[in-house]
Amino acid sequence: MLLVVAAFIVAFVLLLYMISPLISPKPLKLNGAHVVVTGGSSGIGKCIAMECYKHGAFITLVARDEHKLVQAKKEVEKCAINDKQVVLCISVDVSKDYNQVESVIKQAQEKLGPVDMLVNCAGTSISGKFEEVEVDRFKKMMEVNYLGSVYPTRAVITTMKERRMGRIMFVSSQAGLIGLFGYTAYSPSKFALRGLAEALQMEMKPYNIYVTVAYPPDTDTPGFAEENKTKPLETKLISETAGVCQPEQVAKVVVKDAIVTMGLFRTIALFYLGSFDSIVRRCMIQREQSKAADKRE
Ligand SMILES: NC(=O)C1=CN([C@@H]2O[C@H](COP(=O)(O)OP(=O)(O)OC[C@H]3O[C@@H](n4cnc5c(N)ncnc54)[C@H](OP(=O)(O)O)[C@@H]3O)[C@@H](O)[C@H]2O)C=CC1
Ligand SMILES: CCCCCCCCCCCCCCCC(=O)[C@@H](N)CO
Repeated sequence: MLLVVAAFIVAFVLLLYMISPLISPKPLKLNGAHVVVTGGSSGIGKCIAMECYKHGAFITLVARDEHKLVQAKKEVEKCAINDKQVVLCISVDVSKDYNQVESVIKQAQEKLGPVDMLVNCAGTSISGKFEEVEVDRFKKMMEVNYLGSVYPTRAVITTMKERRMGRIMFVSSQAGLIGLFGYTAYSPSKFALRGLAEALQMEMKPYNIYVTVAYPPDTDTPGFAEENKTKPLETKLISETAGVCQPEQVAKVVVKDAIVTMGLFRTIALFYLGSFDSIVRRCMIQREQSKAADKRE
């Protein structure tokens, strides 16, 4: 009996997998696309920018430190595949003032055209025992990792909706899937991104905008080295069971997921969220019809 059920589940999953290309969106062509990468001056973000540049994209790097931005720009430029490509640097704190973020995104769009893909990678981590982490760090984590992803997304979404195309990417963490010793301040800010991404995806699907979330493991970056300075032994031992990745490797997977694959889990979600999506679509069509009718009157 159990075997029959198992076989049925396997067959179902295989079927979903086979038809997933039919119901996935068309892959995004990075050649000539404008990609904004927050946190693009270091670590994973810089590698994502380089990966996109290798596919012919135009890049806007967003971070605070101008010196690091200029250095990163040089590295990204080395990955060019044609002489038309441009790397633009913008220095701004993504977590402080929404109006400021909106205005720099506008500047970037004026220079390099509408944003085709936004990569929210700016972030920072802290590890430590709950009662030893300074209280204001809890707020800081939510500001940088969560609001620092909300603001750039808000700033690009209107144009994406108008153009009926776009990709939004959030960089969460394995610590955004499960809460681990030492991450009481960091994990919640990464869990929050998942809630944001899922709700946003349901709103954006009728506009042909796709949202992805990456959950990388420990990755060898300047940010990781910084975090290790205060990491409790327990956190170190737990993390070691999963190992450390290279940022280039993480960047490849993350970019591929955002532009091509919608993944098996996405396919399953497409089914079980299908009825919600059809409500959203119906409302959108109705709203547009009544808008058109108002105009005619
Ligand atoms: N490395 C790892 O082990 C893992 C990292 N991640 C996540 O990946 C992302 C990148 O991490 P990683 O590459 O290690 O980090 P790095 O510290 O190496 O790089 C962080 C980048 O974000 C920018 N940044 C930080 N705060 C702000 C801010 N307030 N406004 C604008 N830019 C900001 C930094 O530039 P500047 O300081 O000049 O502003 C820098 O470009 C983070 O969100 C992190 O949580 C997820 C899983 C594992
Ligand atoms: C389906 C559920 C999968 C869960 C796997 C659990 C593996 C345990 C090890 C986790 C290592 C900690 C990662 C944190 C990385 C991070 O975000 C910081 N390094 C940032 O600097």
